[in-house]
Amino acid sequence: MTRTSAAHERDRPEQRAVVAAVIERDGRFLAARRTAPPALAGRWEFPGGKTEPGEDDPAALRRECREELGVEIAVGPQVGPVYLVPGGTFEVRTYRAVLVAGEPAPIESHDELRWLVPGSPEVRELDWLEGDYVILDALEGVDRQDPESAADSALIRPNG
Ligand SMILES: Nc1nc2c([nH]c(=O)n2[C@H]2C[C@H](O)[C@@H](COP(=O)(O)OP(=O)(O)OP(=O)(O)O)O2)c(=O)[nH]1
Repeated sequence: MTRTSAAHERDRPEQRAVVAAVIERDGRFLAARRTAPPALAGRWEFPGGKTEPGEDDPAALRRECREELGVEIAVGPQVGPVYLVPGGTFEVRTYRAVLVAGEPAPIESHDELRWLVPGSPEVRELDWLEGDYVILDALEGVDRQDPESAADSALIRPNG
């Protein structure tokens, strides 16, 4: 074990992996409003949850979306940074995904779903889980580490 990974293990002894899906369709992505636990109820997130032992990230996401939304998805590339949930217990990895069967419904864990246009005012009017804001930034092409990138993405316009 290298010194770096030893330090990593020591600093974050009980981290658990969480996966989240940005399900995209027709230029929109799916947002879901949580029903539990009470401290997080009413906050918006990307569908997903904790990975189970022996499950890779795509398999965990397919299972969560089947359970929570009643749909089958295909999982694409990772999007945005990996982040730690405040408290440090969970590490969240987010992936782009598309629907392959079914229409999402708030079957379990959520009481409302919305299809949102990245960058539209409605996105920022919702009360998201804290960590998800870096993913919203990534979907809008904004890198908060690099102030130049916001200006760069604003330049990429047809006729611009
Ligand atoms: N699903 C999901 N969880 C997120 C996101 N952002 C974020 O900070 N989290 C946090 C909330 C929770 O503390 C943790 C995931 O927990 P969860 O309650 O969704 O996991 P789960 O579905 O496996 O829950 P459970 O069956 O164990 O109750 O990660 C997100 O976009 N989606």
